[in-house]
Amino acid sequence: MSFLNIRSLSKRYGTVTALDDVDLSVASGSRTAIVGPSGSGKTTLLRIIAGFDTPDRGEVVLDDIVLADGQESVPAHRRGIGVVAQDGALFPHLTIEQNIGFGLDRRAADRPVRIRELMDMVGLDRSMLERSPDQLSGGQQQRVALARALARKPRLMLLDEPFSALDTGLRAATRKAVAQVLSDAGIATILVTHDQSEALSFADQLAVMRSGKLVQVGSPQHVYLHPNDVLTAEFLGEALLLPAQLDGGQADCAFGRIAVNDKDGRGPATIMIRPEQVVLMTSPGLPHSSGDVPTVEAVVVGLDFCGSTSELLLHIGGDRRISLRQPSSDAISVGASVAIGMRGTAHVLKR
Ligand SMILES: Nc1ncnc2c1ncn2[C@@H]1O[C@H](COP(=O)(O)OP(=O)(O)OP(=O)(O)O)[C@@H](O)[C@H]1O
Repeated sequence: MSFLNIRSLSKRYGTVTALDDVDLSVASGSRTAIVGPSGSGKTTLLRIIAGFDTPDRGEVVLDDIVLADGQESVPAHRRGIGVVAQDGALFPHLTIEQNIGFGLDRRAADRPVRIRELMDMVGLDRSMLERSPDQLSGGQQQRVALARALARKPRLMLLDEPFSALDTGLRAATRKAVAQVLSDAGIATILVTHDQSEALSFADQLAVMRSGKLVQVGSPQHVYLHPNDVLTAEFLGEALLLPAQLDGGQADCAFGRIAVNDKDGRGPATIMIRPEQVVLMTSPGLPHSSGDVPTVEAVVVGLDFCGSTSELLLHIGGDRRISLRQPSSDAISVGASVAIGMRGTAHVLKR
């Protein structure tokens, strides 16, 4: 049973359609990540759920209560929804204690205890209570913002790019800590992010937006391996897109005859292989199979070294060339003969 239901949500700003008939369901206690290019409508969707903006059409229903239906709208502060924004939006003139306690009843006897519990919950040292936000690191400030949002015991948490100002190491650590806190508290969460790997690792439901529409919703694994279209395939990570001839569960392509996930399709199609499915061998003698993986011969005709990985351009015969990212190796240089094969099943993109 869904906890949050968004139905046929639409929003225009002048001539711009920010949301176009969006449907989304979020299960109780689950984590949804919304990804999409800049301007695709992610923040607009979050703002309407939070109650900072109203939809032109459609409805937002939380726990069977209609929060917005195009005419009526429950004010943001009465929705029981927590929001953590990109910059944390802490009050600079208040201490950490005052920031976290902002939403708590000032007369409540257990206020100081509650603030300290929230500090513990998000992994902040209590010695920081009297500091001001500018005396904390970016990651610590985001934890304060989370503690402040948690203080009101929200039913739903909205995270709008809350980690984007943090550097890579801190970003991953803060994301994991935040995910753990929210999951322990059983709070359903929606994260908006530009970072595909962040979305894939954070969420149990991934929603891809483009031009105001939700173009695909599913588990991160499913959407990553079975994207509906080329744009989603490329948006979520490196994708090898190849022309192929389908033949009932098999396909003839640059990799030879391989298994595909379309049992019935026949004729020309575009298939997608993720680079991690590719097996590349550099050993002389070129075996024509590696274990169960059939291989074809290729010559490296281009190489762009990028550190741990390299972008290879391979010539496979005739005029066929593919470009492929692989772990960097001393054994691979321009002119080298290699053999390539594919593990698993290639995904047939919808026509
Ligand atoms: N208040 C506004 N007035 C006019 N146009 C707006 C307003 N808010 C958003 N838009 C437009 O609506 C579209 C969707 O914007 P939105 O901020 O939701 O996208 P986004 O996916 O969150 O983008 P980003 O990833 O860059 O933050 C954009 O074309 C944007 O310019």
